[in-house]
Amino acid sequence: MKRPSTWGKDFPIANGERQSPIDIVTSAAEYDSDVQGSNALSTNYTPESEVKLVNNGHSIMCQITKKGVLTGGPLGKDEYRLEQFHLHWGAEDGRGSEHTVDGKMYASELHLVHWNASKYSSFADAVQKPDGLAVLGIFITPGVACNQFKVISDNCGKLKTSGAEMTVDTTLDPTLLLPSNTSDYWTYLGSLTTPPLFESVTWIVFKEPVEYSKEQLLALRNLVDSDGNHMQDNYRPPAALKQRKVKKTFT
Ligand SMILES: CCCCCCc1ccc(S(N)(=O)=O)cc1
Ligand SMILES: [Zn+2]
Repeated sequence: MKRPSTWGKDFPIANGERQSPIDIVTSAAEYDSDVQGSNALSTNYTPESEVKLVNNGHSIMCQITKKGVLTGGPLGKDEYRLEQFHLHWGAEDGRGSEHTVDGKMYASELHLVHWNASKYSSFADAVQKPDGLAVLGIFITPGVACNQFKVISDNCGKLKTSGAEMTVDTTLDPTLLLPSNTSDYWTYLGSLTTPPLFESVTWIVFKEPVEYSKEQLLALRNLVDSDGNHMQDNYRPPAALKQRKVKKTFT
Protein backbone atom coordinates (compact mmCIF):
# COMPACT_ATOMS: atom_id res chain seq x y z
CA MET A 1 0.00 0.00 0.00
CA LYS A 2 1.33 3.39 -0.98
CA ARG A 3 1.79 6.14 1.60
CA PRO A 4 -1.33 7.85 3.05
CA SER A 5 -0.40 11.16 1.35
CA THR A 6 -1.02 9.51 -2.04
CA TRP A 7 -4.47 8.08 -1.24
CA GLY A 8 -6.37 11.25 -2.15
CA LYS A 9 -5.89 10.69 -5.87
CA ASP A 10 -7.40 7.21 -6.01
CA PHE A 11 -9.80 7.71 -3.07
CA PRO A 12 -11.14 11.30 -3.10
CA ILE A 13 -13.07 10.55 0.13
CA ALA A 14 -9.65 10.74 1.84
CA ASN A 15 -10.41 14.45 2.27
CA GLY A 16 -14.04 13.81 3.31
CA GLU A 17 -16.10 15.17 6.21
CA ARG A 18 -15.81 12.13 8.50
CA GLN A 19 -12.35 10.62 8.04
CA SER A 20 -10.35 8.60 10.59
CA PRO A 21 -8.22 8.49 12.63
CA ILE A 22 -8.37 11.80 14.50
CA ASP A 23 -6.46 13.47 17.31
CA ILE A 24 -8.72 13.22 20.38
CA VAL A 25 -8.59 16.60 22.13
CA THR A 26 -9.69 15.47 25.58
CA SER A 27 -10.77 18.96 26.76
CA ALA A 28 -13.10 19.35 23.75
CA ALA A 29 -14.80 15.95 24.14
CA GLU A 30 -18.40 16.23 25.41
CA TYR A 31 -19.60 14.04 28.27
CA ASP A 32 -22.57 11.91 27.17
CA SER A 33 -24.54 10.44 30.06
CA ASP A 34 -26.84 8.68 27.61
CA VAL A 35 -24.34 5.88 27.00
CA GLN A 36 -24.31 4.69 30.61
CA GLY A 37 -26.37 2.32 32.71
CA SER A 38 -28.82 0.10 30.92
CA ASN A 39 -27.48 0.92 27.50
CA ALA A 40 -23.80 0.71 28.48
CA LEU A 41 -21.54 -0.71 25.79
CA SER A 42 -21.56 -4.50 25.97
CA THR A 43 -19.53 -7.24 24.27
CA ASN A 44 -20.71 -10.85 24.07
CA TYR A 45 -17.97 -12.75 22.23
CA THR A 46 -17.74 -16.52 21.68
CA PRO A 47 -14.10 -17.72 21.98
CA GLU A 48 -12.63 -18.91 18.64
CA SER A 49 -11.94 -22.67 18.76
CA GLU A 50 -9.17 -22.27 16.17
CA VAL A 51 -7.47 -19.05 15.12
CA LYS A 52 -7.26 -17.95 11.46
CA LEU A 53 -4.38 -15.50 10.99
CA VAL A 54 -3.58 -13.65 7.74
CA ASN A 55 -0.71 -11.36 6.73
CA ASN A 56 -2.78 -9.23 4.33
CA GLY A 57 0.20 -7.14 3.22
CA HIS A 58 -0.53 -4.13 5.42
CA SER A 59 -1.43 -5.68 8.78
CA ILE A 60 -1.79 -8.97 10.64
CA MET A 61 -5.45 -9.92 10.78
CA CYS A 62 -7.46 -12.54 12.68
CA GLN A 63 -10.58 -13.59 10.75
CA ILE A 64 -13.41 -14.34 13.23
CA THR A 65 -15.64 -17.39 12.65
CA LYS A 66 -17.74 -17.50 15.85
CA LYS A 67 -20.72 -15.28 16.70
CA GLY A 68 -19.48 -12.27 18.65
CA VAL A 69 -21.77 -9.33 19.37
CA LEU A 70 -21.24 -5.68 20.34
CA THR A 71 -24.26 -3.66 21.53
CA GLY A 72 -25.18 -0.55 23.52
CA GLY A 73 -23.31 2.68 24.08
CA PRO A 74 -23.45 4.80 20.90
CA LEU A 75 -24.84 1.86 18.87
CA GLY A 76 -28.49 2.38 19.85
CA LYS A 77 -30.57 -0.75 19.52
CA ASP A 78 -28.47 -2.30 16.76
CA GLU A 79 -26.39 -5.48 17.18
CA TYR A 80 -22.93 -5.36 15.61
CA ARG A 81 -21.19 -8.66 14.75
CA LEU A 82 -17.40 -9.13 15.22
CA GLU A 83 -15.80 -9.77 11.80
CA GLN A 84 -12.05 -9.49 12.33
CA PHE A 85 -9.35 -7.78 14.32
CA HIS A 86 -5.98 -6.37 13.23
CA LEU A 87 -3.37 -3.88 14.38
CA HIS A 88 -1.34 -0.82 13.41
CA TRP A 89 2.13 -0.11 14.84
CA GLY A 90 5.37 1.88 14.45
CA ALA A 91 9.03 1.11 13.84
CA GLU A 92 9.64 2.14 17.46
CA ASP A 93 7.62 2.52 20.67
CA GLY A 94 7.16 6.30 20.24
CA ARG A 95 4.75 5.93 17.34
CA GLY A 96 2.33 3.47 15.81
CA SER A 97 -1.21 4.21 16.94
CA GLU A 98 -3.69 5.80 14.53
CA HIS A 99 -5.77 7.79 17.00
CA THR A 100 -3.78 10.15 19.20
CA VAL A 101 -4.79 11.63 22.57
CA ASP A 102 -3.89 15.32 22.91
CA GLY A 103 -1.20 14.61 20.32
CA LYS A 104 0.17 11.56 22.14
CA MET A 105 0.84 8.52 19.97
CA TYR A 106 0.87 5.03 21.45
CA ALA A 107 3.14 2.21 20.23
CA SER A 108 0.29 0.34 18.57
CA GLU A 109 -3.50 0.26 18.18
CA LEU A 110 -5.70 -2.85 18.03
CA HIS A 111 -8.93 -2.66 15.99
CA LEU A 112 -11.86 -5.02 16.56
CA VAL A 113 -14.06 -4.58 13.47
CA HIS A 114 -17.84 -5.19 13.72
CA TRP A 115 -20.70 -4.82 11.20
CA ASN A 116 -24.36 -3.92 11.81
CA ALA A 117 -26.09 -7.32 11.66
CA SER A 118 -29.42 -5.77 12.70
CA LYS A 119 -29.66 -3.81 9.44
CA TYR A 120 -27.37 -5.49 6.89
CA SER A 121 -26.78 -9.02 5.62
CA SER A 122 -22.98 -9.15 5.59
CA PHE A 123 -19.79 -7.19 6.24
CA ALA A 124 -19.50 -6.43 2.50
CA ASP A 125 -23.07 -5.07 2.51
CA ALA A 126 -22.49 -2.96 5.63
CA VAL A 127 -19.02 -1.63 4.82
CA GLN A 128 -20.27 1.33 2.76
CA LYS A 129 -23.27 2.31 4.94
CA PRO A 130 -23.01 5.30 7.30
CA ASP A 131 -24.14 3.10 10.25
CA GLY A 132 -22.58 -0.05 8.82
CA LEU A 133 -19.54 -0.61 11.02
CA ALA A 134 -18.37 -0.20 14.61
CA VAL A 135 -14.66 -0.50 15.47
CA LEU A 136 -13.22 -0.79 18.98
CA GLY A 137 -9.84 0.96 19.18
CA ILE A 138 -7.49 -0.25 21.93
CA PHE A 139 -4.21 1.59 22.56
CA ILE A 140 -1.16 -0.63 23.12
CA THR A 141 1.77 0.45 25.31
CA PRO A 142 5.02 -1.44 26.06
CA GLY A 143 4.95 -3.31 29.38
CA VAL A 144 4.10 -6.81 30.53
CA ALA A 145 3.09 -9.42 27.93
CA CYS A 146 -0.57 -9.82 27.01
CA ASN A 147 -1.14 -13.58 27.34
CA GLN A 148 -4.06 -13.78 24.93
CA PHE A 149 -2.09 -11.85 22.28
CA LYS A 150 0.66 -14.53 22.42
CA VAL A 151 -1.53 -16.58 20.07
CA ILE A 152 -0.80 -13.91 17.44
CA SER A 153 2.70 -12.71 18.40
CA ASP A 154 4.08 -16.28 18.78
CA ASN A 155 3.00 -17.03 15.19
CA CYS A 156 4.15 -13.86 13.39
CA GLY A 157 7.36 -15.71 12.45
CA LYS A 158 5.28 -18.16 10.40
CA LEU A 159 3.32 -15.33 8.73
CA LYS A 160 6.33 -13.34 7.62
CA THR A 161 5.41 -12.62 4.04
CA SER A 162 2.43 -10.85 2.50
CA GLY A 163 -0.38 -13.27 1.73
CA ALA A 164 0.73 -15.85 4.31
CA GLU A 165 -2.17 -17.48 6.17
CA MET A 166 -2.34 -20.06 8.91
CA THR A 167 -4.81 -21.69 11.27
CA VAL A 168 -3.53 -22.04 14.83
CA ASP A 169 -5.07 -24.97 16.68
CA THR A 170 -5.84 -23.13 19.91
CA THR A 171 -8.67 -21.10 21.40
CA LEU A 172 -8.78 -17.31 21.51
CA ASP A 173 -11.24 -15.19 23.48
CA PRO A 174 -11.36 -11.66 21.97
CA THR A 175 -12.71 -10.41 25.32
CA LEU A 176 -9.24 -10.98 26.76
CA LEU A 177 -7.77 -8.49 24.28
CA LEU A 178 -9.84 -5.64 25.77
CA PRO A 179 -8.66 -3.32 28.56
CA SER A 180 -10.05 -4.02 32.03
CA ASN A 181 -11.99 -0.74 31.94
CA THR A 182 -14.40 -0.80 28.98
CA SER A 183 -16.71 1.86 30.45
CA ASP A 184 -14.42 4.82 29.73
CA TYR A 185 -14.09 5.61 26.02
CA TRP A 186 -14.35 8.34 23.41
CA THR A 187 -16.73 7.85 20.48
CA TYR A 188 -17.27 9.69 17.19
CA LEU A 189 -18.41 9.08 13.60
CA GLY A 190 -15.54 8.30 11.23
CA SER A 191 -14.20 6.04 8.53
CA LEU A 192 -12.00 3.12 7.61
CA THR A 193 -8.39 4.25 8.14
CA THR A 194 -7.10 2.46 5.03
CA PRO A 195 -8.44 2.49 1.47
CA PRO A 196 -11.27 2.40 0.51
CA LEU A 197 -11.66 4.84 3.49
CA PHE A 198 -15.46 4.39 3.51
CA GLU A 199 -17.21 6.74 5.98
CA SER A 200 -19.09 3.93 7.67
CA VAL A 201 -17.50 3.56 11.12
CA THR A 202 -18.79 4.42 14.57
CA TRP A 203 -15.47 4.60 16.43
CA ILE A 204 -15.20 3.59 20.11
CA VAL A 205 -11.69 4.29 21.47
CA PHE A 206 -10.98 3.07 25.01
CA LYS A 207 -9.17 5.42 27.36
CA GLU A 208 -7.23 2.64 29.14
CA PRO A 209 -4.34 1.19 27.12
CA VAL A 210 -3.38 -2.50 27.16
CA GLU A 211 0.25 -3.60 27.70
CA TYR A 212 2.18 -5.82 25.26
CA SER A 213 5.78 -6.89 25.92
CA LYS A 214 8.75 -5.57 23.91
CA GLU A 215 9.02 -9.03 22.32
CA GLN A 216 5.37 -8.93 21.26
CA LEU A 217 5.85 -5.52 19.63
CA LEU A 218 9.06 -6.71 17.94
CA ALA A 219 7.18 -9.70 16.51
CA LEU A 220 4.86 -7.27 14.71
CA ARG A 221 7.75 -5.17 13.37
CA ASN A 222 9.39 -8.26 11.84
CA LEU A 223 6.44 -8.96 9.55
CA VAL A 224 6.99 -8.18 5.87
CA ASP A 225 4.51 -6.07 3.84
CA SER A 226 3.30 -6.34 0.23
CA ASP A 227 6.29 -4.23 -0.91
CA GLY A 228 8.69 -6.70 0.72
CA ASN A 229 9.69 -4.23 3.41
CA HIS A 230 9.40 -4.61 7.18
CA MET A 231 5.75 -4.00 8.04
CA GLN A 232 6.18 -0.93 10.27
CA ASP A 233 4.53 2.48 10.55
CA ASN A 234 1.33 1.06 9.02
CA TYR A 235 -0.73 3.81 10.66
CA ARG A 236 -2.58 6.68 9.02
CA PRO A 237 -1.88 10.08 10.58
CA PRO A 238 -4.86 11.97 12.08
CA ALA A 239 -7.37 13.53 9.65
CA ALA A 240 -9.25 16.82 10.11
CA LEU A 241 -12.08 16.74 12.67
CA LYS A 242 -14.20 19.12 10.51
CA GLN A 243 -17.78 19.56 11.86
CA ARG A 244 -17.61 16.63 14.29
CA LYS A 245 -17.97 16.31 18.06
CA VAL A 246 -16.19 13.64 20.08
CA LYS A 247 -18.27 12.23 22.96
CA LYS A 248 -16.84 10.74 26.14
CA THR A 249 -18.42 8.45 28.73
CA PHE A 250 -16.41 9.62 31.70
CA THR A 251 -15.89 12.85 33.59
C1 LIG B 1 -14.76 -3.59 0.28
C2 LIG B 1 -13.79 -4.20 1.24
C3 LIG B 1 -13.42 -3.20 2.31
C4 LIG B 1 -12.51 -3.85 3.34
C5 LIG B 1 -12.23 -2.88 4.46
C6 LIG B 1 -11.31 -3.52 5.45
C7 LIG B 1 -10.98 -2.61 6.60
C8 LIG B 1 -11.52 -2.87 7.85
C9 LIG B 1 -11.18 -2.06 8.94
C10 LIG B 1 -10.30 -0.99 8.76
S1 LIG B 1 -9.86 0.03 10.13
N1 LIG B 1 -8.28 0.23 10.16
O1 LIG B 1 -10.49 1.32 9.90
O2 LIG B 1 -10.32 -0.66 11.35
C11 LIG B 1 -9.75 -0.71 7.52
C12 LIG B 1 -10.11 -1.53 6.42
ZN1 LIG C 1 -7.33 -0.66 11.60
